[in-house]
Amino acid sequence: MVKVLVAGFKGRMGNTTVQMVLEHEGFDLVGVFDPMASEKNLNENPAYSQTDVPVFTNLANIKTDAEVWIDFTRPTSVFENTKFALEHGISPVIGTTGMTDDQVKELQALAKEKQVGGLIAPNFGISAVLLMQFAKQAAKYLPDVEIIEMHHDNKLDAPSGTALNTAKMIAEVRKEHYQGNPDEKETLPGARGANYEGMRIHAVRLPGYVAHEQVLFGGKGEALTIRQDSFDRISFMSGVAVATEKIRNYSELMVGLENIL
Ligand SMILES: NC(=O)c1ccc[n+]([C@@H]2O[C@H](COP(=O)([O-])OP(=O)(O)OC[C@H]3O[C@@H](n4cnc5c(N)ncnc54)[C@H](O)[C@@H]3O)[C@@H](O)[C@H]2O)c1
Ligand SMILES: O=C(O)C1=N[C@H](C(=O)O)CCC1
Repeated sequence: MVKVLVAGFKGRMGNTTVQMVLEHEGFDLVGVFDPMASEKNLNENPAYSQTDVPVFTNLANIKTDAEVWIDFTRPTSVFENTKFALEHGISPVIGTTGMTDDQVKELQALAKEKQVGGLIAPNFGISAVLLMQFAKQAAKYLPDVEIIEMHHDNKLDAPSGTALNTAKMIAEVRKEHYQGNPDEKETLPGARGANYEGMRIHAVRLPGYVAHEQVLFGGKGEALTIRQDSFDRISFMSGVAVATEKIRNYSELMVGLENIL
């Protein structure tokens, strides 16, 4: 049994993850963490009345024998949480988006020093992992590309981790270049979206949406659109489960679910 702690358990993803961990026969939920919690044990929640799991509300007070730390928290807390996990020999499985490249590099160095395996996955959905792979492949032949990501209107970071990661993967095979008319002027600032090495990224926030992305490629007289949709947060759970099962077999901190599939 893999002993698991879920950080951010009061949130949308954390709550879905707790259910997945409890239902999974190979996982043992040994702790949950969220500063917003008022209960001391998960069994105080009527939905989990038979489940004896300690609730932590402060990072400094966490005492646990967890082997895997699943994190769906906030862009402002994920770095400290991941550092805590690595320093305590707990393998982090990180879904929280919004870390800077420098933060990721620092955590990768720490994981190497401690010889602890971990994964940061901007998206645990297989449709999104495939979209990123296909987009990288397509960009070799169609280098003019724009990304549109669409999410629910409670999302804190923009662009989404998935959109930024898509752009980074495309940038590995595409020479940086300007797209659009060199004389174009934004008559409304921001109209052309964010700019990653010449690729434009547009972030849509609307109620009713969960997580969706389109990558649009344009060529002479033709176009290609690749799209993925997560209609439900259950779409991320098989990826989280695979990472939780496998991550202790590694001794480095990787970025992208594809590294362990
Ligand atoms: N990688 C993926 O596949 C994937 C999928 C969905 C969401 N996400 C990301 O997961 C994160 C959470 O999304 P959400 O919709 O569940 O958000 P949410 O706001 O519903 O939940 C976040 C929870 O984290 C808690 N929290 C805040 N600070 C904390 C801390 N220091 N330690 C522990 N918990 C803390 C909050 O109280 C809240 O309950 C976001 O960054 C989102 O982009 C990633
Ligand atoms: O709901 C969110 O927030 C999501 N965030 C991730 C991102 O930023 O890419 C993945 C999809 C859901």
